[in-house]
Amino acid sequence: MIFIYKVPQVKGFVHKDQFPRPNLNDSLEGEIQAFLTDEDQLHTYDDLTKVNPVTPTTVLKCLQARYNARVFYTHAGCTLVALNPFQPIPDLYSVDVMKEYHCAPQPQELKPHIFIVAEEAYRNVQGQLEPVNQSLVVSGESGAGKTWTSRCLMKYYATVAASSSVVKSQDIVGRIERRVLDSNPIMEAFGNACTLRNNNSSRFGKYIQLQLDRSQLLVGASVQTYLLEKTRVACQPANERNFHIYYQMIKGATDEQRKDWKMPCGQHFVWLPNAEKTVEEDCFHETVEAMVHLGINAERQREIFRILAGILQLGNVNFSPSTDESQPCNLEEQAAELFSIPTEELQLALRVRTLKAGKQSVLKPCSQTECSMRRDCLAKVIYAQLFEWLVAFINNSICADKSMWCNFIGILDVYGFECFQLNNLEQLCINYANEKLQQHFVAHYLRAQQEEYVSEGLQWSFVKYQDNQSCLDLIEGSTVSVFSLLNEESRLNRASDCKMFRVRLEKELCDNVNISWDKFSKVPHFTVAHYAGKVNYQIQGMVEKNKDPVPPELNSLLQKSDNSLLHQIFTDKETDNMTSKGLSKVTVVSKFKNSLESLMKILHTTTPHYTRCIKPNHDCKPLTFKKEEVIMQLEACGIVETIHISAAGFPIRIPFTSFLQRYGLIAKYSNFQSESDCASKYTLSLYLSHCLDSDKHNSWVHCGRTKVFLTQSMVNLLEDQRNKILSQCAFVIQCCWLRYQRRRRQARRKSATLIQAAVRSWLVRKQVQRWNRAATVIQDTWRKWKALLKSLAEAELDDAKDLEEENVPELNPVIRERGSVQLSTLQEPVTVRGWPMGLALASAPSITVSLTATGFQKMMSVMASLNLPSRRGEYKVEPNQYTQGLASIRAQPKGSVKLHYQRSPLLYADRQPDLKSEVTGFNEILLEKTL
Ligand SMILES: Nc1ncnc2c1ncn2[C@@H]1O[C@H](COP(=O)(O)OP(=O)(O)OP(=O)(O)O)[C@@H](O)[C@H]1O
Repeated sequence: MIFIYKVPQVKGFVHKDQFPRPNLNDSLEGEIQAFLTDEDQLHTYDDLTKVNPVTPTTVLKCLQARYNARVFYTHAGCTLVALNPFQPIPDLYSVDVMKEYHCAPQPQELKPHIFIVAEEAYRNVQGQLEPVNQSLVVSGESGAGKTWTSRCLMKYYATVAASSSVVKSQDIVGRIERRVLDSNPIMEAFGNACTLRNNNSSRFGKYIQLQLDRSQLLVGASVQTYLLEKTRVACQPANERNFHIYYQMIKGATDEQRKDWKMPCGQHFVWLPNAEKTVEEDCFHETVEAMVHLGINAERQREIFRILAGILQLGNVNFSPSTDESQPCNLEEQAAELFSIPTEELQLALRVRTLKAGKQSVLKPCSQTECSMRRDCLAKVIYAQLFEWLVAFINNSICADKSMWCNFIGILDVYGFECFQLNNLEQLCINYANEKLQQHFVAHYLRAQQEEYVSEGLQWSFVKYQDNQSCLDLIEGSTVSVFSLLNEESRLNRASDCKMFRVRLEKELCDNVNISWDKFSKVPHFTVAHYAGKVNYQIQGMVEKNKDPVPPELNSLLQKSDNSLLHQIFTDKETDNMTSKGLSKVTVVSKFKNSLESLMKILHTTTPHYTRCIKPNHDCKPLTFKKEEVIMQLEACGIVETIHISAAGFPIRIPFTSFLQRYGLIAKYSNFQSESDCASKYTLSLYLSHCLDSDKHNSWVHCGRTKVFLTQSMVNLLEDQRNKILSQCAFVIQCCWLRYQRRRRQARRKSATLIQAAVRSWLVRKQVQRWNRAATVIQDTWRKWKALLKSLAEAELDDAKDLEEENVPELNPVIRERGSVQLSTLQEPVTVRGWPMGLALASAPSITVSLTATGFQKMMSVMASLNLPSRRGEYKVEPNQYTQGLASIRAQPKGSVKLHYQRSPLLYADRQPDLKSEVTGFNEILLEKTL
């Protein structure tokens, strides 16, 4: 169903359906031409919402100009567009760049980058605003860069949220980030393959949950995988390869290993096509190293590789047409030996079917084709189970105990939309998953946003978008759908007839507009109109694939294996899910649907962040931008609609009360401080009119019935003002505290002097004076001193007006205006300690210091006065009272150093004569030394 809404009146926006590229209407064409004339400027559009008019052509041109200028990331409102450069870009993902984005007060102001998405999600967790858990959805077609992007995100968190810096537990947790990252090469070796579209194509989907503790440090992770393309192990499409691990084995193994695996040099393996092609991922050593790090010991590794080698040997086994002639060949013996199962039993299991008739079993020889199918089935089931075992092992190794983590950031890397010449069940499942994700995107950003505008009474012209619910109903609907009919067919106790199945589909689903048939086609098929385009699905073989049967003889044979791993994975396997005919009670599509539904449940409870990876050319050529190919991808993911809604809408919506809680302190009038006042639209509007400088910002903010709607620019502006004030408040508090401490010291000194004087006078006059007199003097002095301390303590902090006496004239207006109220706006409890340097900070583990050669010498003296070790390069600083909360230190010109804190530092003016401190941002201090 398509929701037809009023198309917005915003200048220049045209929906893709109304704007077929070849037929531009004249006036719009004029505007587009005018926009495109300024060619030199096109690459400067770092957010496509700034493009005007927003049309596929203008968006495409901007992306092209940026790509040519070697800029690969561009915001598209709430989505990040990532163009694949197809070549490594130096320093684009270095640790320094990660730190730059992590430490930036406003990362959104830096150049668009995947690290902005990563940091935004991380700060959302730190901010604990509901929903606290985050999901980073990375989508795009095969070879667009999803896996690369996911890897970048994982590395980012392994760097900025590294818990290994917690000194006391360094030994244990130091390995966590390493282990999480080490899961990548193993899963890629076993789950990725070289395809026509991508040399390192993931043949499975994955959702990685990075687990964060209370301090937002990475303490573990878990991986959920989806739909491994196990058919590849026994059947590789033309010009493609098997899974990487096999090529790694034959290229990287030692002679001794080859002997053990019965893989002599030069042996040809039918299931290893294109072995001469070498790809970057053919690195056996790296996979083994990662296995070691994750705790897979040498014996286990040997078992794994022998199983894999056994599968390869199976691939070379051929069957003769007549079963009588089929004798166990040498290859079968080798496979049996590698699987540690008796050769005769393997031979029998491959060639003879056991039919059950009541309590009796009848043995029936299989035809040549059936034998081959059984062989392939054995290979597939072993490989799939091995992969599942590996994923479970990885999870055991990296998953933290539930008590250790409280929030997570999930990274979803799923296969993109697929449409080949021949499509079958795999493509149907993959495209179904993409439909689900698109629906989530539409629901989250488009529909929810527009619905909320209506309920909040905002004036809004609606954008037309495609709702894909009817397509999803067609595929997965509970009553009659492709999946339900497929499942019914799969459960019938007979071989399926694809022609009959096609007739059934047509009869049952003829009312659905999303499905069609080419009546003249000889091959039985059906066509689904997906949101991204029409796809023909071949019916032949679909039902068998859905049944995914494993002959029971094969299962019981593998359970007898002396290879303890093989034995374990087939004994642990849920046999109750099997019928006596080896059919799984759970079909492929129902299993996939269930796992996808669990995933969607998780996604719905998290804050999503979308990254759309785009493949600029299908030949994977570095820095080559093919317009036709890019535009198809942009259209498939509805990027133009997304841009428009983001540009015209208010992506940030905050309830009145929360808004005032956060931004109330900016108001120039303190009568907006009470919550009852805040909760009315009238006071809010009044507040905003006081708060905003001029009409300039009026279009950035709107008051709804219960919420304030804001653009990102407005939020940036408000955050900026808030941070400035908080820094000032922190400064004020520190000034109060300093004064209190000084008075305390003075009082202590004074009382000490009094006591000393008293004692001295008592000593002088001891011959003549009485004990009781001396005692009275001392008691008196103590009393005075105590009273003084008490009065000082009472006057502490809340006596902000006293600060006018302090020599901080630039702060006086702030204090006068906000008075003590401001002190309570610091949400975190304030713990202040009177440290010599005056840095009282929220707790933080340690810091990493990056120093460049420039200004190094000059900075040394500053570092020395901070009591920090001074060495060139990058090093860790043990935590001390000065470094708590520090995120980074950067050398500045003129012998100064900028300290950047994870949270707002509370500081007071430095009293060291040659060291000047200045608050330059919410969590920044500039220290300058007079040299
Ligand atoms: N940001 C990048 N910088 C440099 N090269 C990149 C980048 N992103 C992707 N690539 C290159 O493109 C190739 C394909 O990327 P990737 O494997 O991530 O695609 P994918 O979308 O995960 O594909 P599939 O769905 O087939 O798994 C990578 O092997 C890498 O060479």
